[in-house]
Amino acid sequence: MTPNIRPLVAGNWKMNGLRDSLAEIKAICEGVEEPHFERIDTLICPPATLVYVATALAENCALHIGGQDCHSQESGAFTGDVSAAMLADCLASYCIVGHSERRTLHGEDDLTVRAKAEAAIAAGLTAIICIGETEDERRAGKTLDVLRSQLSGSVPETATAANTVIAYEPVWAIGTGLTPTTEDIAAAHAFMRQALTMRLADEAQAMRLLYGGSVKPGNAGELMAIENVDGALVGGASLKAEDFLAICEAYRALLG
Ligand SMILES: O=C[C@H](O)COP(=O)(O)O
Repeated sequence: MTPNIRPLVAGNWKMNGLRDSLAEIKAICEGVEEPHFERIDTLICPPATLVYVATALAENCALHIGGQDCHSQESGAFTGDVSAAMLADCLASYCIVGHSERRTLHGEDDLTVRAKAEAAIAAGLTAIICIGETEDERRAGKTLDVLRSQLSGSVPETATAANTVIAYEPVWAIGTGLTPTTEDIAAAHAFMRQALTMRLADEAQAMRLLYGGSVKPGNAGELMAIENVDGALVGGASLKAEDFLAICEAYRALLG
């Protein structure tokens, strides 16, 4: 964690969740209302089909709701896509862009991710820009080169600490139960802070840098304690309120 940066625990439901999953949103809302969570921001990004009803459910609680992706244009002939303006219209407050599953399965490059981040920011959302190396890149010792290149290509000039969050997600750690060593995460996050500072100066000092990839209730405390790790982007363990709240609790315990 970084002193004076408010942590964010974010859940990415990916393509999971039907209407009955709204019970989990309700339970998370009730959980995060506990006064001891007031020093942590919490967010769930459900599938687009649930965003509108989820924001209605979360209207009177501290839980934020976000999208998992957005198009770079505000509207138009883009069948199947959802714009940042539409997410904002549904009262979402965040949008993930550049998740490795979008980069890999939908061929999104840094330019596309940057355009999506710009669109999210322009719509008044906070963009969560995902970056991270593949297993091959890690083995080749290229992790920091990949992070440098993805940060430089994906983060727009308009990024500020208020409108942008960076999520470091090693691709090989996603959904595998594997995580980098604490030393490797610390090195990656220190590198990101430094690289962002060269471009964004003071804004980078206050920007939240999340770690994502096999975060669970059992390892959340250890991960959050790492310098420059200002929260988590959680996949599988965010689907159940009990697990998500246990991760929030691990983080809260560190804050005292
Ligand atoms: O966006 C979330 C990440 O892809 C992490 O997923 P995971 O927690 O299931 O490994």
